Amino acid sequence: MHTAEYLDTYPTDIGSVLAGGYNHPLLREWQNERQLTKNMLIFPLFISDNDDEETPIESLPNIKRFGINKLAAYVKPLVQKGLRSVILFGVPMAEGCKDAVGTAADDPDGPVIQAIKLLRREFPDLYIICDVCLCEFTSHGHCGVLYEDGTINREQSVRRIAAVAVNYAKAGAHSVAPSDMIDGRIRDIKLGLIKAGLAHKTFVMSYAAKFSGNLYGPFRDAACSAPSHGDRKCYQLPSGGKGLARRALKRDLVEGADGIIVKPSTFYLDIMADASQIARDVPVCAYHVSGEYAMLHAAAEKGVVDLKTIAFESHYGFLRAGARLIISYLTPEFLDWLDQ
Ligand SMILES: NCC(=O)CCC(=O)O
Ligand SMILES: [Zn+2]
Ligand SMILES: [Zn+2]
Repeated sequence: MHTAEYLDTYPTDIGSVLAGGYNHPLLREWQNERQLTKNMLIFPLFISDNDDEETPIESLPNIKRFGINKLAAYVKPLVQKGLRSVILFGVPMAEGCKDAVGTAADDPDGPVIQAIKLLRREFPDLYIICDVCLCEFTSHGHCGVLYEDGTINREQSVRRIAAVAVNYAKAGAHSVAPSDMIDGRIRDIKLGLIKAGLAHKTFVMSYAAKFSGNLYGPFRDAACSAPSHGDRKCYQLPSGGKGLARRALKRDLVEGADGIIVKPSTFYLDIMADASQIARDVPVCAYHVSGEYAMLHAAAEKGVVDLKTIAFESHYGFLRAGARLIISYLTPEFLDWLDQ
């Protein structure tokens, strides 16, 4: 058949056959607007003040809590496989070390400061992010300093949170990531870093859109940080709060955030897409949180999904939605999978 006759038979359907665009494995990779790569993965590490600890966390499969003496041996093979960045969470376990203002958070002998120094020394190329929050370190388990009636004292909270962030940066953290969601902390942290002469070498990664919900349970087991009373609904966003998320993103950018985290991830892809527009000049990071990770594992154990396939599918969702970085408990697996 001549070309012209062919066109006569199918005058309008020339664009109807798409399969030629992805019938080969290489073509399927070409279809990714953004490729999942090792350099975009950030791995959470739980560091306890029990120096010799290495404890599996029951609700977080394959994830352990480490004491400072066990950390390097665990991290070394990951770095050898291409791990580029970690985010640290301190877990104070010692009796009586928690108080109303979270003094243990930036104790020079505490787990976070010790871990920053050790990781900087042992792995000079590893990029160290510190989650900054008080909830793991306060006796009441809330993310800030409280008034007597149990509500958040904003001024005192952000002052304390900024002091902790500056102390992490002084100890050598490359980046601080405040996860408290209390108004105004990005501004105070930036000012604190400027005063300390550290602003030019510290990346402020704001958990700008952090939603309150049911997906943080395993993390609270890992970090022993469940609030002793009440919940976090007065500072974390309500799950329907799309407008609030957009306002929080804009606010944190104005206050000087260098990067933005959307958390959780799977159920908040619209927020991630919004963030990649509103915060288009800074990297947007998806946090695939503990509950999401645990659900994938549970489904894989039941044979409902294949872990590797669902892991790629979920993380490609974040990239499609506009994320450039992903905090993921699946990082060790990805370091292997991305080599295959
Ligand atoms: N700032 C970290 C959390 O609050 C929870 C993360 C998780 O559930 O993995
Ligand atoms: Zn917190
Ligand atoms: Zn937190």
